Amino acid sequence: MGQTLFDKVWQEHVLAGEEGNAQLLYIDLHMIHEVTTPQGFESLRSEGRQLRAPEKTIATIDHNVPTKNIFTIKDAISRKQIEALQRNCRDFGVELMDHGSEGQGIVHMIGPEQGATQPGKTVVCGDSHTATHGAFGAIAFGIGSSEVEHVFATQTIWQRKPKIMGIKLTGKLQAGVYAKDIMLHLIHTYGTDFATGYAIEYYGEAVSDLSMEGRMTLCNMAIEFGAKYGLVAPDQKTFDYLEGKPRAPKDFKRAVAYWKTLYTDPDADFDYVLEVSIDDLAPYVTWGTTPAMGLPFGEKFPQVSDHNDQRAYEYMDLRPQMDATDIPISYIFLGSCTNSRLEDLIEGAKYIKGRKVAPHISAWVVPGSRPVKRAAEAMGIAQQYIDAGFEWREPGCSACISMNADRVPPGTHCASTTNRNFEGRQGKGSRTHLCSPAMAVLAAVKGHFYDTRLDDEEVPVL
Ligand SMILES: CC(C)[C@H](C(=O)O)[C@@H](O)C(=O)O
Ligand code: SF4
Repeated sequence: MGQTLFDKVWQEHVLAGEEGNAQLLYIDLHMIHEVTTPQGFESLRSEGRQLRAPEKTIATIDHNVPTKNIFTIKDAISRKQIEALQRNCRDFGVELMDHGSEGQGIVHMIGPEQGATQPGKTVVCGDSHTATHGAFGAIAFGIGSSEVEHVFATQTIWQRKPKIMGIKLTGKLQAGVYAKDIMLHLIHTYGTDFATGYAIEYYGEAVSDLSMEGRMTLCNMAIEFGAKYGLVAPDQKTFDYLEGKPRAPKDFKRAVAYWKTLYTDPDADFDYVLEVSIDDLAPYVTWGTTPAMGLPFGEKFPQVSDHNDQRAYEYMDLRPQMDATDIPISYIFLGSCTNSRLEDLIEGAKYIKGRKVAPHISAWVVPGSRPVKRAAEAMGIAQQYIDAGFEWREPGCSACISMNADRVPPGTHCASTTNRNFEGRQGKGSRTHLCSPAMAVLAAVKGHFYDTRLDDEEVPVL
């Protein structure tokens, strides 16, 4: 019988142990950031050990950094974590995309950008959204702080092989509908724990049609669907994306020949298959406090069906039978490892059409990395945002998570391109509405949520 993509990559990396139990896997790439590494480095130091493979480790500083006045870090813990990573990278010989450097960005942006994330690799990071790297046909997953230490010391990790779920996406996205909407639709329809215990392989014509950026969004939000891994088999788009990147293989042709073997064999079986047509998919906006509490644009918010709904409505200060256009948004956050790649910023900018951010709205664009920021500036995209009244920021996790100075004020409704919307996620009392970059930008210029499929307003002659 044939093998799945996941089986093939897994098999290549098993060093010990039997299937069914935990197995020891070799790790090809260890991405690290300042939040989940101080403990691991400290243990190594106290035991007088070195990193097993510093050249397979890449560091960045992302969660704690402000995205304005970036060197003024008021919070003592943030400062300590940043300084610790800087010192640790120096002491242990790890390449660091340092604070303020040209390579800096959110950890899940860096791997692909550097060409370090590659098909067939095992990639780990002390961060749940590591699944993002699976978009390249890698087995990529988040690990805990003690596992970070294990990888530091041994370049291996114990893992039990998950079950594999195939999610086949058929059809074509309408204009104004994006990979983000696919994930919000899946999570809304099947629930936040649907894929628990599985690795997801996304496939089908709709997946092939997506750019690498779109595929990364799918894999990123596999986490909010309950899975720990999301994968897409590599294809020509993957190879084209990686070619010429700083850490891409030197013998690129040979690498591609191997990468072309990384797909699920036609006679392989998934443990579960979900087939979804995206032909009629509408853009989504969440109204509540889990990513499943979302709706296709135009539908009314549901009746209260349990205590969780009740609590979500109270926290969000919304009511059943309202719709997305009724949400009194006053913040827009375009950022995060889900949706702040160049394509996201380009797509969002298309919805500005010479208009201005509504007067009651504060709108932020936080590029996921400095390379993205520079590229958007060179293309004139940044200027379009600035001219429209958006704040154009430096890269980082920013208001995706309230670990830095960037926060959504209490009680404020924020249209956010992130992946998590639980209570307080963007700051104490913040109210998050997950959506695509296009939806967020359109909301900024309209002053309220608006259907991204219908925005046919003429470009004003300036
Ligand atoms: C801080 C970090 C460990 C955390 C994660 O693991 O995901 C963060 O990135 C998040 O998105 O909540
Ligand atoms: S951008 Fe948000 S989801 Fe992504 S790593 Fe940072 S805090 Fe986590």
